[in-house]
Amino acid sequence: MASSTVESFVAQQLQLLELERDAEVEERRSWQEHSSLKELQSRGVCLLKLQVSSQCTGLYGQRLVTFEPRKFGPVVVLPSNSFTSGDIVGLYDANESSQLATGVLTRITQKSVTVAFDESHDFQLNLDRENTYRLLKLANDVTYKRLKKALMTLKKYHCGPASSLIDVLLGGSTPSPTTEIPSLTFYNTALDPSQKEAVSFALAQKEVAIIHGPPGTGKTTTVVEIILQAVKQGLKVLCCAPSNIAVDNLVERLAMCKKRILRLGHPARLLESVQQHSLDAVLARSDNAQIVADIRKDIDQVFGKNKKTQDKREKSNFRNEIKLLRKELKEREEAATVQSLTAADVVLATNTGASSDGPLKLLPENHFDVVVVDECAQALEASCWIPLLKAPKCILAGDHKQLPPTTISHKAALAGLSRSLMERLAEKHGAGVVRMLTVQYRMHQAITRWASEAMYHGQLTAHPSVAGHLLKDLPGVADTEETSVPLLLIDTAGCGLLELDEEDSQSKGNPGEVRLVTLHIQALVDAGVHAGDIAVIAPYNLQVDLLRQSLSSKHPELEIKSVDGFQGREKEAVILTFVRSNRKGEVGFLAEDRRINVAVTRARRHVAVICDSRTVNNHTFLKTLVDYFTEHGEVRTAFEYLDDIVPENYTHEGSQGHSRAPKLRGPVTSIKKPANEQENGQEARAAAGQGRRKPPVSQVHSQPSSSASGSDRTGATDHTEHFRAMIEEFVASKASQLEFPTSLSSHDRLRVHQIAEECGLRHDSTGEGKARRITVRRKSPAGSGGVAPQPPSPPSPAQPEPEPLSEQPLGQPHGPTQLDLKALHLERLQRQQGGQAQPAKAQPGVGLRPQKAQQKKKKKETKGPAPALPCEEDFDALVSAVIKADNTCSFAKCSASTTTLGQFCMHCSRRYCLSHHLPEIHGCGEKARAHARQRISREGVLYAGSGTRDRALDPAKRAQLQRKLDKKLGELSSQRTSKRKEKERGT
Ligand SMILES: Nc1ncnc2c1ncn2[C@@H]1O[C@H](COP(=O)(O)OP(=O)(O)OP(=O)(O)O)[C@@H](O)[C@H]1O
Ligand SMILES: [Zn+2]
Ligand SMILES: [Zn+2]
Repeated sequence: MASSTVESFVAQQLQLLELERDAEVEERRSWQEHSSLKELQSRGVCLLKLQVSSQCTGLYGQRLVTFEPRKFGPVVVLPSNSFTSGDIVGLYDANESSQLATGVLTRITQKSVTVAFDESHDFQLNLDRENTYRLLKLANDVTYKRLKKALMTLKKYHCGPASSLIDVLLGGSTPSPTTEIPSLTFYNTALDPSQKEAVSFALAQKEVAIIHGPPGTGKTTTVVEIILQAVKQGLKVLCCAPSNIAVDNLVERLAMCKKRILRLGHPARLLESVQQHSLDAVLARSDNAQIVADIRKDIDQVFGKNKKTQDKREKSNFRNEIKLLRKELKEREEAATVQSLTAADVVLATNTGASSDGPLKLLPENHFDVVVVDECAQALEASCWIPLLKAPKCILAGDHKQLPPTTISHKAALAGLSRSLMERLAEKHGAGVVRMLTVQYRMHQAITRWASEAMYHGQLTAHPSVAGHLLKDLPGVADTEETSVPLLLIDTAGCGLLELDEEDSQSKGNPGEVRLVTLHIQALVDAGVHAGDIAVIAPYNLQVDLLRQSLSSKHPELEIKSVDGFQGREKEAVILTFVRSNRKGEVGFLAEDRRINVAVTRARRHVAVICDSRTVNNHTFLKTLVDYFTEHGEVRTAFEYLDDIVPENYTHEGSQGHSRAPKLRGPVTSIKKPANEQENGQEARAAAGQGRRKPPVSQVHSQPSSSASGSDRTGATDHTEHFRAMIEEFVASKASQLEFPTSLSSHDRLRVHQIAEECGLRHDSTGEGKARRITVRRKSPAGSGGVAPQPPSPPSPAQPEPEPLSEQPLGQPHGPTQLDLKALHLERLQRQQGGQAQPAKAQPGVGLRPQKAQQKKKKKETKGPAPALPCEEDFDALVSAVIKADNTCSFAKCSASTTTLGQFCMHCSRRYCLSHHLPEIHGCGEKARAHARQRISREGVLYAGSGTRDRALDPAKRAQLQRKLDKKLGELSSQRTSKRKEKERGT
């Protein structure tokens, strides 16, 4: 064995784990130092005001204590929390800060929480029924210790069953040639060829086989078949996965096949089909069960007696009695456990649950023939080594093109901690050990094709049963423009819908994109799509919070989550908001290709991407996505959705569209316009359009990425120059309006909107579906568009009034810092507030709004009222609109204000006063329970709870957000004049 390789591997892994652990401990510490107990409770990591309701003896003589909320009134339910079974918790006296004991949470319901304390605590731990306690979730050292122990065992490994496996996985040996196996009779006759090949390959391999299962390709189906075949051959299988949820998933599927299975550890699912296979349940059905139960009862009785007496000698006798009873209990339980383990064909546990300090230590070293690790690409490699050391062969399943294991330490991740065993081996041995599943049963072929080309070497195909499915094929869904396309791109390029920039926050938000998401969801819901079939995925928590604020009360069933929270899930329709829109072209977090892959591949029938193509095109991978959507999907500009956009100027980028030539343009601020343009109003604008016709930067339109498919490319021809010429001709003419034919593709329409905007013209898109057309008009003379809405039809006089020289029209490119939009916008607001004395003609941006708004209404009327949302820069308006919308308790008969004291329910996404915020009180009890059940306690990650950083908006967080926005507004108005300089320095 190449022991030096093993040694250096172990040394490196230990070092990375140490880093990770330090990062986690540090995170916990800073949380706990900076938060009050109440805040910790609202974060779900602390339970206050508990009392002891019962105590008894559990498996292996552990002391089980059940706590309930102190009964002050009718409220006897626990607040919503993130505790799950297996968590390490600290017990505290309500009035003291010192810890009484630590234990393991074994069970949590809506009304009670049960904790197992080690026997070492028995006698110090004198719990009083009258007393009040609290529980705090602690960093889970157990997992860390188990990982470390597995690595140490690996280092010292001599001649166990896994010797040659270790050589292949870590040393220099190449995998042995496959063994011949007779042709198989498949249990599941519906398997596709790639699945069948994977099953045969996995069985034939000697040491290692990797099943690479891209999204929706039936990976679990295949793994189940492999396990069944192995069992049929008489092999003993140990089956693991990094999370309890993933293990339970396999338990459920295998349970249907009537094999003898045994689930170790605490199932996260309370489903009967899972629970009945847990070790506890199996033991309870064993021959020993009655005797064991009697011994436990005896122990409890002796405890009771021990408590009543004060006599020292008597106490000592009771203790001895308990000791003896425990010994007997342990022996009987171990015997029963061995029996159950031996009888099982398949033993299932989380990776860390397969540790040798658990029940598996009772089995002989060479008991298992094969280890299966599912979701291997999401597990820390060290955690895989816990089960791997127990058998001569392993089968790893997963998809290393999706997100890697979650880590907290950035440094450790970069140094290799987030690189999974599966990824490492797939790269090292390639086709020699890997079989990929290539038929997927989830996504429309247009979605499949993108994923296939971007991530899976073009090998994925959509099964005919899903290849053409669209939203409109769902029962009750109407055939509309939105429900009949699998791919939709809503581009905000040039619309000035910038991300919020907050220096002190890593997280990003984009209120403009929130509005677009809202409108698109409304369109889908109006067409009959069930909100529960739609997911909104955002890469940033701040954006998730903003989205929940504006959407959740209207669509309680809509799921809004971060990408990471959605891995392994699917929805009929997925809306992605990429958030990033800035002049520096920074994409940050989005830059992880696998994150984008996961986000897009959650969708079955429809993906809508909302993004600023100009910003995200700076990233090669995102650009392939935008290009693909542009070529194969429906493209719209945000102008088609929003009426109050303060347009960003286009200068040359507009003509470049989705900047096919990357990195072509220089810094935006360097593009200056001739000074005279500012002084000539409409005509100058037209001239400006002309002048930009041949900008200094390249006009070359390389063809859209044709590598994509070659086939069915529609509307890909770029007619930009043709449209530009038409529009310029119109500007030069006396005509009042220019109509474009309905034959334009969505891509063409995008161009027309952009060019018209560039030339300072009105551009409205009317009609639905195939009848959609764009009409370009001159902007009505400033002033006439004032406050009273004006019918859109009568053409405006062909004589535009010159703009006042002192005002800088917003719809027009300007000056050195062409885009100091926030400052300009605030000035405009001030003018508006500054009295009616200054008529609307001073507000070109506003002047055009009512008309567009009215047109828009016509289109939207069937779709219900569009929410009156403030425009992007109005932070305060945004905040107050949000708050106004829900500042009273959502409980039926309650009118208490929730402005300052309220809590958001993550299940129904409404705000409640403090008396009604508990899910169980206002009717979300069932959902809260279901949620708690499904919570993934991801054991491959070092500490329980670190996999669930889903921050529902708690009052503290909300207040903080509001403060930030307020601060921003204050800054903006006080620094209006200096803002320009700041902007030059960068956003
Ligand atoms: N050979 C097949 N024929 C028809 N349907 C299949 C086949 N294989 C899998 N499916 C279907 O595809 C869906 C996904 O299957 P499965 O749960 O095994 O996928 P998975 O790859 O584990 O999922 P995920 O991508 O979430 O990991 C299921 O609805 C399953 O019934
Ligand atoms: Zn609720
Ligand atoms: Zn209330």
